[in-house]
Amino acid sequence: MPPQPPAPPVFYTFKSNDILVDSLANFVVKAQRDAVDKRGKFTIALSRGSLAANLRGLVGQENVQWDKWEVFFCDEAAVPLSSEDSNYHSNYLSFLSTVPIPPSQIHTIDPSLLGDLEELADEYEKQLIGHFAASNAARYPTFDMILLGMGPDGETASLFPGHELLTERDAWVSYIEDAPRGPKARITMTLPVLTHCYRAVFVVTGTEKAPMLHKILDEPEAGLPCSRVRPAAPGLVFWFADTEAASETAYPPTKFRWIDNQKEAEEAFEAARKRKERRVKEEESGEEESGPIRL
Ligand SMILES: O=C(O)[C@H](O)[C@@H](O)[C@H](O)[C@H](O)COP(=O)(O)O
Repeated sequence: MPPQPPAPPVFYTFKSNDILVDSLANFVVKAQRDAVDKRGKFTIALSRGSLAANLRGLVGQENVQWDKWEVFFCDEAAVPLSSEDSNYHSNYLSFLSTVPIPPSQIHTIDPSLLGDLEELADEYEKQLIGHFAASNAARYPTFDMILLGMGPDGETASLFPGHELLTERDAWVSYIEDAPRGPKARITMTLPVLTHCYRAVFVVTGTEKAPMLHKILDEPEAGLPCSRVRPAAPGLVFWFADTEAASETAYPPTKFRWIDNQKEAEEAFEAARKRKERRVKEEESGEEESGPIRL
């Protein structure tokens, strides 16, 4: 059978940051239940930046099987784990320190290798191989969920536009010495890993993200790193945005609900597209009024 093309991105928008945070928490917990039922554990990768704060809804959630979580990091700065530039550190402060995931299931870089970026990346890749080799016969690891942010130039993890790292096909983890923003020296999961998961989930909030979110979702042909995260079947990509971040985007938003497979993602996209088309027509013909009409 020829490989199926990736399903269209599922785009959820929320009226406020609090609603997004709660919905995201419900979504992660549902994905966790699903993964534990099917595979006995929940393997998740986290990103640096505002994401950690948007995971606050997970704290205090009931029925979470924290002992089944295996936590990795999409990218990491070559800095001590106590540095505020560290992905681990930012997620630890606002999320990981507040939930009972066994420390041995939180997989950080080896800080004794900070002096050698290549070794740092190789060692992290070995951790992934050690974790996935037994359960996964595929060429790349299959995370249950990869949580991502969108940077100002359309970068994600430490994959920056126009950088040669974007063409990496073999390594699972690679390194970058010249990141154009933030800490220069980092390691990062490569694009094949990000596009090989069950669920890639971007979380974007705030007005300053609006122009870039428009580019990523409405002009994917520009090939910016975030647009390239299109997991192959059975994988899916989801976008969680607040109304501010979504304000310049024409891509049709889907009503928030659980979407489990390619077919459901395609149907949701088609329904959203039609709903949006109808709305535009109504607005054009002036049928939609926002308040009482005096006759
Ligand atoms: O190391 C990094 O810089 C991140 O991995 C990066 O890809 C981040 O996720 C985005 O820049 C979004 O960051 P914000 O959500 O904080 O804007």
